[in-house]
Amino acid sequence: MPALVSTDPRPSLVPWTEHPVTTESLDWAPLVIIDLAKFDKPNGKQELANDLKDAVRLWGFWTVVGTGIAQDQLNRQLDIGNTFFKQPLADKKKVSCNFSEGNYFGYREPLRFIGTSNVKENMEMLNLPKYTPDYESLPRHDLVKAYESEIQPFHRLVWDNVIRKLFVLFAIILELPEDYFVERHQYEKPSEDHLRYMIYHPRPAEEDEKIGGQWSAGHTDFGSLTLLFSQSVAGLQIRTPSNEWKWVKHVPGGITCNAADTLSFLSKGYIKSTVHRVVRPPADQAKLERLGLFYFVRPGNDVPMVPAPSPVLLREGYISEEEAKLAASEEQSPDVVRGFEYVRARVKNVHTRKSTRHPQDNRDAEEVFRVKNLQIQDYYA
Ligand SMILES: O=C(O)CCC(=O)C(=O)O
Ligand SMILES: [Fe+2]
Repeated sequence: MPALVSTDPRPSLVPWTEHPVTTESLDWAPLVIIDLAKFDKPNGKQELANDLKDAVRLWGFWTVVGTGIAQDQLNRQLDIGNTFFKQPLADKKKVSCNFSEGNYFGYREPLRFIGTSNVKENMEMLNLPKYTPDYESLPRHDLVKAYESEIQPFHRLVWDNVIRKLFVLFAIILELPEDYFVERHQYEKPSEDHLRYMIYHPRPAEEDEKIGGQWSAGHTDFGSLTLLFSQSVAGLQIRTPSNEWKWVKHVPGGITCNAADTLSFLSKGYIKSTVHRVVRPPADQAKLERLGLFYFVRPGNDVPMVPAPSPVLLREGYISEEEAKLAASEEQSPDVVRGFEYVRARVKNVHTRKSTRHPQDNRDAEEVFRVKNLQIQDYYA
C-alpha cells in the first residue's frame, strides 16, 4: 500500500509559485546575455570575454544563461527561502546578523524607517555562509540544517558553474593569468561570501507614495560580484552610463550579475561597480511578494585590495608603471586593506545607520565611504 503520510522527517516546504511577468512595457536596460554553455567550446572563453568587455566596463551589469543549474534545483531553493520567511519571527531571529561587527551572516529583520518618514523597510533576508570547515561551527537555523543536503551542494554549484567562469572571463579581459581572480575568490578559502534568500513585502500605495516608491535606496554592492537569479517581479533598476534609471528584465533561467566595489578596487575602476536600486513594481505586480535568491561573492579575507598588474590597465591609463610597482610591493604590507577589513567596515557602516535614506533626501549625495586609501561614493541619497 502506498504510504499516505510523508516519511520525510524534515519540516515540509511551502512551495513558491512564480508570478506572471508584467504586461507593462518598461524602459528596460539593454543587458548583454552571456551564454556560459559556450565556455568550454573551442575559443569559447575568448568569445565570451569579448562579449562581456563593454558590459563590465560601462554597465557593470549583464545576464548569464547556460549555467547548467537545473530549474528544479532553483525551485527547491526558492521553496526553502519561502518557507523560511513564513516562520514565526522568533524562529527567524535565532541566528541574526551582528551588524556591530559588520557581520552579515544570518537573518536581517526589517526594522528601520525610511528617512524621517513613518514608513519602514519592507524586506527581510537570510544570508548563509559557505559550507567549508571555516564556517562549520557557525550557528545555522533548524530549517537550514534540515535542508543542508540540498543547500550545501547548491551553494558550491553556483560558485563552480558561474562564479569561477566569470572570474576567468574578467582575467582574459584584463590580459591577466586566467586564475588571477579565481585565486583571490576561492570557495575553499575564508571569505564573507553568502547565499541569500530575500523577500520584499508589498506596501500599500499610500505608504509607497510617502517615500517615492523606494524599496531599496540606490547603492553599489560591497563585495566583488553579485548574482541574482532572475525573477519575474520587476523592481530592480540600474543607473546607466548616461545616468538614467532603467529596469532589469526577467530572463527565465538566467542570472542577472553585477560587479561590485572590491572588484572595482582590484581593477582600479575598470570593472564598474554600478549603482542600482529597487522600486515599487509596476501596477500589475505591485501587490505581489517578491522573493529573490542571490549569491554575494566577496574577496578572500586576506586578499589585498591593490590593483592587478594588468597590461590593459597600464595601456589604457588606469594605472601608471609606478602604481603597478607600488601595488606589487604593497601586497605583503601589513597596512594594506584586505578583503575582510573592507567588507566588514562597509557592512557595519551601512547597517548601523539609524534609518535608511529617503529618495528626496539629497543631504548626503556627495558623501564618500573610506577605509584607509580606499574610497567609494556613497550613493544612498
Ligand atoms: O532585490 C533586488 O533585485 C536587488 C537587491 C540588491 O540590490 C541588494 O540586496 O544588494
Ligand atoms: Fe545591491
